Amino acid sequence: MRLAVPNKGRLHDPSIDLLERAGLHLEGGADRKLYADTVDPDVTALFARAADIPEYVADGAAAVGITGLDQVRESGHDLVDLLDLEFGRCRLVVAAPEDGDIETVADLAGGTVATEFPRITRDFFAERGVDAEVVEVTGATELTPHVDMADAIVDITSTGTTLRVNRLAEIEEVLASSVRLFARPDVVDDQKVQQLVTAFESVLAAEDRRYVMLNVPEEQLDDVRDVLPGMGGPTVMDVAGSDDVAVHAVVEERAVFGVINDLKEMGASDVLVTEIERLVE
Ligand SMILES: Nc1ncnc2c1ncn2[C@@H]1O[C@H](COP(=O)(O)OP(=O)(O)OP(=O)(O)O)[C@@H](O)[C@H]1O
Ligand SMILES: O=P(O)(O)OC[C@H]1O[C@H](OP(=O)(O)OP(=O)(O)O)[C@H](O)[C@@H]1O
Ligand SMILES: [Mg+2]
Repeated sequence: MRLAVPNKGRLHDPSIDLLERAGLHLEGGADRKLYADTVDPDVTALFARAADIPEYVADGAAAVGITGLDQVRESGHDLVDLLDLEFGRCRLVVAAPEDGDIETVADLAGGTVATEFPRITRDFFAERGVDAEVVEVTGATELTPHVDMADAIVDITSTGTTLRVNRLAEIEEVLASSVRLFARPDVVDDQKVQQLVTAFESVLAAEDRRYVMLNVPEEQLDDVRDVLPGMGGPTVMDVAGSDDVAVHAVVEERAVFGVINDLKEMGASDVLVTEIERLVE
């Protein structure tokens, strides 16, 4: 099975990092290559531009692909969104000069909108019943309202810095995007595709959890169980030659601070908190 992966740009490194953490190590690295084998003889990574990945998947060059939702929507291909990989978060927005007359989408009737996303933009204005001309550009979209090429733009924003620097104000959100694992509808139930989903899910599930280990007097165990509900409860083991027991549990990262304080009050000692690489639920 071929998995299409962004070959460069901002989505490349986090995608490779995810493959590595999922245990799908690339053989011989990912630099400047078209293909790379993985530790799974049935999975090959194919490197392509983020914008081309929907086409590669739809055409059958790859069964599944990693790219932004914005790219899939813009391609118009009917792909199945299997899993939100939780990076590349951004928003496509309509924006216009801060000090101009365009304050709502309706103000763009009869106007011009520049974008790298003509399909999404046309669909958006059509749905609103606003007749605006869409001009396709391939970069530096933010410049176009300042050189009378367009009245507004539809472009990606994340921190908002680029819009601000170019004195543009957001008018409305068109699409919230993040990077997803996409598949052609006919391969969704394939065992290998499902294994890939499980592997990526295990990385995401591990990211916001910690493994907590501690020793505590046995008579405190009921109280400890109350603060460590964990996944199916903590694991409890005897500690040789001691009245203490060892307790291991998986805890939500944002709860760790509070849990440790509670455990200390219950007489816990030797508390260890470690990251988890993968967690298959
Ligand atoms: N500022 C951003 N923050 C988060 N995600 C972004 C941002 N800009 C783009 N993305 C996501 O990354 C995808 C790829 O972006 P883009 O096509 O601009 O490639 P790039 O990585 O910037 O490389 P290049 O523009 O040099 O080809 C976008 O489709 C979008 O999903
Ligand atoms: O809200 P911000 O955090 O400023 O991010 C938004 C900018 O990020 C992307 O550009 P990128 O950095 O990928 O440069 P590019 O135009 O060369 O693709 C996008 O095209 C915006 O211009
Ligand atoms: Mg870019």
